[in-house]
Amino acid sequence: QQQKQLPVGFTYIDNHIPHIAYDLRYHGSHNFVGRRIDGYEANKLILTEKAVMALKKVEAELNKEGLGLKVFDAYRPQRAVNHFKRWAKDIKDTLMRREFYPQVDKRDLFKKGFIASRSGHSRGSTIDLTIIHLNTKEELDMGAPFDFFGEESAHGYVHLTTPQRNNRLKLRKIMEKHGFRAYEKEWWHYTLHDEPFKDKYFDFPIK
Ligand SMILES: C[C@@H](N)C(=O)N[C@H](C)C(=O)O
Ligand SMILES: [Zn+2]
Repeated sequence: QQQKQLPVGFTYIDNHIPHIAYDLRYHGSHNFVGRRIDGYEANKLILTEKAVMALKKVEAELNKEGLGLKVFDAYRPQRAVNHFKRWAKDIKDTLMRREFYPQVDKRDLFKKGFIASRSGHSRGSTIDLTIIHLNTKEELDMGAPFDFFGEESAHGYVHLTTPQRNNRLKLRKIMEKHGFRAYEKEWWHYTLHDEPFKDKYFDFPIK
């Protein structure tokens, strides 16, 4: 078990949910910036213990139907958020625009609520995730990919197909059942309602 360098109250997700699927986008380059983000020094998922305990219940319930969770981001150090802020000011760098923010000026991504300058992720009880089929690892169709910054990603987007709407609702229903609240602008983003650090923004790197 990995534990020792983490602040009290934090843990590695896979210590408690060993087979959880993940693709930690900000550790690699498949993200809206196009390169590894500051503070993501290891391919590891960290959250508060309280959030992991709730997430474990979500995973167990999905597993009964042959489904599981796939995590894209969990704890995010403040230095990563600062990296996003610097990137957003560099208007010449539009490397990943076509895939992640084709209709939004990158200078507006914070203003429009797609990225936060004080993110719940840095409080340790916020997670970005989707649902997969356990046998194929295929993601359920949510109608827009993770970190697509546009109206298509909102829960209230009206042009979803019925399966896409049902898939988003399935994730929302099960996350809410276990104590998480949704974020209206991004179908993948959930915060533990009763989070232990409501006002504390951590900056320890992911190792
Ligand atoms: C950047 C995206 N994955 C996200 O998490 N957005 C919210 C608003 C945040 O930055 O907290
Ligand atoms: Zn998020």
